[in-house]
Amino acid sequence: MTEWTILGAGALGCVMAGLLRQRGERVGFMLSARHRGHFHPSLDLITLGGRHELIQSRPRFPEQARQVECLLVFTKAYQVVDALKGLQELPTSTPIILFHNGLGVAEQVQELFPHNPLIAGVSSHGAMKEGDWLVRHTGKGDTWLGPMNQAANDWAHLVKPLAAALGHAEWRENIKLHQHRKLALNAVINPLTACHNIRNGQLLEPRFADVLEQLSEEVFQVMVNLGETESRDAFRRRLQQVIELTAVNYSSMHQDLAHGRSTENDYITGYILAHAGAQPVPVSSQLYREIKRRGG
Ligand SMILES: NC(=O)C1=CN([C@@H]2O[C@H](COP(=O)(O)OP(=O)(O)OC[C@H]3O[C@@H](n4cnc5c(N)ncnc54)[C@H](OP(=O)(O)O)[C@@H]3O)[C@@H](O)[C@H]2O)C=CC1
Ligand SMILES: CC(C)(CO)C(=O)C(=O)O
Repeated sequence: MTEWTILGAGALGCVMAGLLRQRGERVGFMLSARHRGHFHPSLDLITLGGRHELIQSRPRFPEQARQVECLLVFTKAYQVVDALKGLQELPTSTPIILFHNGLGVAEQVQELFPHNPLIAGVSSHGAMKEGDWLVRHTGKGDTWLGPMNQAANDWAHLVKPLAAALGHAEWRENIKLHQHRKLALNAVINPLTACHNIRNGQLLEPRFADVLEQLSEEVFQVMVNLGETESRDAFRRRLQQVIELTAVNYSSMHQDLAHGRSTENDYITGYILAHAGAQPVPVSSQLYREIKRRGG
């Protein structure tokens, strides 16, 4: 049985580790330097039903990279490259699966690890950190995996154990489509909620109707430029659905900005700006600058 090594023991990484362990999978964490020499408690996973489950996993540090069989990366987009730079001893046969929001990182990872199977993961599970090694699974979602290079094509079988643990996981040759669809949602919800300091559901208040309409159209047009075929109506329906489903949540960008952390702005709105071509994207540009101005 393959051991899953989780790089990024944050909210989503810990929930995924917990779900895998609950199905009897072997799981280890690749920890950052700040954990070195520290005793840490067992991971406490609060399930969707509110039960506390203690999860045992094996801690590892970068000098053990040679032993990693399959690497699941759950750091923020802006942390991925630095975190992976410490793992140069990773065997070239080890698949690397990237789960961050936003786009533009995989190309850099491909340069760092040109021979490793590189896989993109898109997941709509929800996770929240409630304390040190205490995480809550806040929403069950779908998970899609797909190849980012030729070597990854032999690894489609990974979705079987993932599906058993997560409730759903499917392999898609055209993973870009899922990445673009997730990015389009994030590029509307995240910067608007972060800049206006509101919960996702508040985007449906009449005062945000115009800006929501304009930003959705900008993002939709960039997706068209990128070759996506989803209709305007289908995109609007999907957006409305996610806003309603996550109405009481603060988006990840809102939370990052509110806590003075870096945000994934460069990989979400920045990606929209970088792929707008000649199409004007005034709302995205303004939100991008505003988030930068506030330190995100
Ligand atoms: N939370 C959610 O519900 C969802 C999140 N996502 C996406 O998943 C990604 C992760 O999100 P989330 O879990 O919320 O983020 P967190 O900030 O909670 O987790 C990221 C973790 O990465 C760790 N990390 C950073 N640098 C390194 C390093 N060099 N070596 C080892 N570990 C490192 C951090 O550990 P340390 O504290 O030790 O620095 C941190 O715990 C993001 O891209 C997010 O947008 C996608 C869907 C849902
Ligand atoms: C879908 C959404 C916007 C839910 O909040 C999200 O993925 C995020 O906050 O990053």
